[in-house]
Amino acid sequence: MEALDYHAEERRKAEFDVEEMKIVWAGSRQAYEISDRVARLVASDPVFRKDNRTMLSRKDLFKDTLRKAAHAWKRIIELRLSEEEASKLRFFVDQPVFTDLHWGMFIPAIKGQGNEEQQQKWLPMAYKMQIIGCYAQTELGHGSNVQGLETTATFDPETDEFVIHSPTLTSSKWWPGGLGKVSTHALIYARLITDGQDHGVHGFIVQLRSLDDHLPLPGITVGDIGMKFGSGAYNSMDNGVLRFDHVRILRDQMLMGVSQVTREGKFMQSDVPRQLVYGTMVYVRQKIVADASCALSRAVCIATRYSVVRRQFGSHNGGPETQVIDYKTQQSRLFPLLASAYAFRFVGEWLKWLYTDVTQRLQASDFSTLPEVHACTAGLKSVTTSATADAIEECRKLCGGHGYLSSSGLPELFAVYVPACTYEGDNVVLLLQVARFLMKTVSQLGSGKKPVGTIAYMGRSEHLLQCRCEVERAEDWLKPNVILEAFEARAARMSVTCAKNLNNFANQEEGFAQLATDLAEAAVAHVQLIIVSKFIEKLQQDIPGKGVKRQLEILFNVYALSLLHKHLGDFVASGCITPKQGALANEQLRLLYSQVHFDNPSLLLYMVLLLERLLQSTSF
Ligand SMILES: CC/C=C\C/C=C\C/C=C\C/C=C\CCCCC(=O)SCCNC(=O)CCNC(=O)[C@H](O)C(C)(C)COP(=O)(O)OP(=O)(O)OC[C@H]1O[C@@H](n2cnc3c(N)ncnc32)[C@H](O)[C@@H]1OP(=O)(O)O
Ligand SMILES: Cc1cc2nc3c(=O)[nH]c(=O)nc-3n(C[C@H](O)[C@H](O)[C@H](O)COP(=O)(O)OP(=O)(O)OC[C@H]3O[C@@H](n4cnc5c(N)ncnc54)[C@H](O)[C@@H]3O)c2cc1C
Repeated sequence: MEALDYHAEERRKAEFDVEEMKIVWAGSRQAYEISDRVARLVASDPVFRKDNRTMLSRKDLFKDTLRKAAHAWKRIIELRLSEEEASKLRFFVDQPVFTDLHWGMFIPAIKGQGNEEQQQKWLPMAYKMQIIGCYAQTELGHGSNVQGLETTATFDPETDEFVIHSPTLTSSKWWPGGLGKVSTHALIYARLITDGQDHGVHGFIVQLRSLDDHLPLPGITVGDIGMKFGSGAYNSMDNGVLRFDHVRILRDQMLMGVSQVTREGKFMQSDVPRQLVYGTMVYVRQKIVADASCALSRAVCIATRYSVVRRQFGSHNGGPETQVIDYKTQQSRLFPLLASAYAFRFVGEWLKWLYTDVTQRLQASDFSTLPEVHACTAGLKSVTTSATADAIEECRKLCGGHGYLSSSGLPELFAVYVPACTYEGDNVVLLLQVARFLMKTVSQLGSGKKPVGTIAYMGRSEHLLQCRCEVERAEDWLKPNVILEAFEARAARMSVTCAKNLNNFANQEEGFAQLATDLAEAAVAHVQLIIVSKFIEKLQQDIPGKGVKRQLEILFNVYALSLLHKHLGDFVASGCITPKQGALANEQLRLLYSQVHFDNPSLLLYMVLLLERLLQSTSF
C-alpha cells in the first residue's frame, strides 16, 4: 500500500474526531481556518517555494528572501489580510528574514517603551514599511549582560540632542537581524549619560541609512556579519554589525515611556520598574514558546511519516518487514516528542494569556505580576527551546540515513531552529533568572506573603516536603492529581534544598555562583511543573469531539510520565517517590505507548495532515 494511501486508510480508522482535534491544536475554529487558508495560499504560490534554498549561494539566498518578503507584503496588501493573517503568512513563508525583527521587535518596542507622541510619530511609518527597523541591543562584547552594554548616548544640552557613540571595539552592535543590509532604522540600546552621570541602558531610535539611496548616514559603519550555522538556514537573515562615530539624534528619539530626559537634561525615572526597558524581550520570549510547539510538531510529523512507512527486519515467510514504528525503542523516542508538542502548544496558549494580562495591568500601573511574568517567560522559553532543539535532532536520528538528507526537511529545520536556545536570552542565563525568583519566594515563606499563581504550590511546601505519592499500581500514575503532586513535591524540595544550601555561604552572590548548577536544575523542575499543570488545566476545559479529550489525556500521561522517567533521579533523590513507584511509572508508560500507537495511528498521522501543507513545498 502506498504511503499516502496508508495515511488515508489510517485516518479513516480514526478513533477520534480529527476535525475537532485540528481545532484543539489551532486554539480555536477561527485560528484553524486562518491557518489552513494561509497555509494553502503559501503552499500554492510558486514564489514561496522552499525546496531549493539549501542549494543557493548566500547572495542568491538573500535575494530570494527579499523577493519572498516583497511578494508576501504585496499579497498582504492585495488580499487585505488582517494582522493575524499577515503574521501567519510570514510564519508559513518560513524563512528567517528582516521582517521578523521589524514586526516582531522594532514595532513592539516602540509600542511598549515609547510615549504617546513617539508612537504617533513612528508607528504609522513602520506599519507602512516606509521605514524598516531592527532591534540593536547585543554588542560584540555583551549579550546576556545587558547592564554591561558600552554604546553611549550622551545628552548635549547645547543642542538638545543625544550623541550616540561606540567607544570601544566591543561596543560594536553585533547580531541584530535585518541590520546588515536592509534596515533604515534601529532601536539602539545604549548607556544614557546626562551631565556626566550614567543612568544605565535605555532605548533610542536611530536612523542608519538614507531613505533616498539607502546608503549609511554619516558616522554610521554597518555591514553583515557573514555566514552562520548550516547552508540555507539563518543565512537568509542579514544579521549585522554597527558602529557609531558621534552620531547626533534629537532628544525625542529616546524612548520616553519608561523614563525621560527633560530639555534641561534632567533624568526622570517615572514610577515604573526600570525592567520595562526589557519588555520587548519578554514579549518575544512568550512568542518563542508557541513557536517551539510549531517547530517540534513539524519534526515529529516528518519522523512519524517515516516511522509509519519505513519497514526493516521481521519478515516472515516472505511477508512484509516490520514497520519501524512497531519497535518499542522507536515509540519510546517518538511518542514523548509528539506529546511534548501538544504540551508546549497548551502552555504557549496560557503564556499568551499571562502576557496579555500583564500588559493590561501595566496600563493601570499594576506591576504586581511582573516578576512572575519574567520568570515564566524566561523559564518556558529556556525549557521549551532546549527540548525542541534536542527533539529535532532526535527526529533526525529516528529517520535513519534519510533524516540526514536535506530533502527530509530535518537538517534545515534543525539549523534554523537551534539558535532559539541562545537568542532572546541564553537558556542557562534565563534559568538562573527563574532560580532568582524561586529563591526570593522561598526566602519570603513564613513572612505572611502568600505565594500565588504558578508559584502558589510553595505555600504548601510544608506538606510537599514530607508527602508520599499514593502509587501502589501502575494505573495509579494515570491520575492527574497524583502526577501533579509528584511534580510539585519535586520542584518544592529542589528549591528549598537550594535555599538551605545557600545559607552555607558568606553571601547570596557567592552561594548563587557556587550552586548555579543546582539552581538551574531547580528552575527546570519548576518550569516543567508549570507545563504539566497547564496541560491538566487544558484537560479540565470542555473539549468537544468524539474521543478528542481521551487522546489528549493519553498524550498528557505520556508527556508527564516520560519526563518523570527522564528525571527519575530528581524525584527519588528528593524523596518524592520510591524506586518502586518509579518502576511502576515506567511500566505504565510502556502500556501507554501501545495505546498511542495502535489505538491512535491517526493521532500521529493527524499531525501529518495538519502540517503536510506546510511541508508540501519541502521536497521530502
Ligand atoms: C522577533 C520574532 C518575533 C516573534 C518570535 C516568534 C518566533 C521566534 C522566531 C524567530 C525569532 C527571530 C529572531 C530572533 C530575535 C532575537 C533577538 C535577540 O536576541 S534580542 C537580545 C536578547 N538579549 C537578551 O535576552 C539578554 C538576556 N539578558 C537579560 O535579559 C538581562 O541581562 C538579565 C539576565 C535578565 C539580567 O538583567 P539585569 O542585570 O538588569 O537584572 P538582574 O539580574 O540584576 O535582576 C534585577 C531585577 O530585575 C528583574 N528582571 C530582570 N529582567 C527582567 C525582565 N525582563 N522583566 C522583569 N523583571 C526583570 C530580576 O528578576 C530582578 O528582580 P529582583 O530579583 O531584584 O526582584
Ligand atoms: C540567530 C541569532 C539572532 C540574533 N538576533 C539578535 C537581534 O536581532 N538583536 C539583538 O540585539 N541580538 C540578537 N542576537 C544576539 C543574542 O541575543 C545573543 O547572542 C544572546 O543574548 C547571548 O549573548 P552572547 O552571544 O553575547 O553570549 P554571552 O552573553 O557572552 O554568553 C556566552 C555563554 O556564556 C555562558 N554564560 C554567560 N553568562 C552566564 C552566567 N551568568 N551564568 C552562566 N553562564 C553564563 C552561557 O553558556 C552563554 O551561552 C541574536 C543571536 C543569534 C544567534
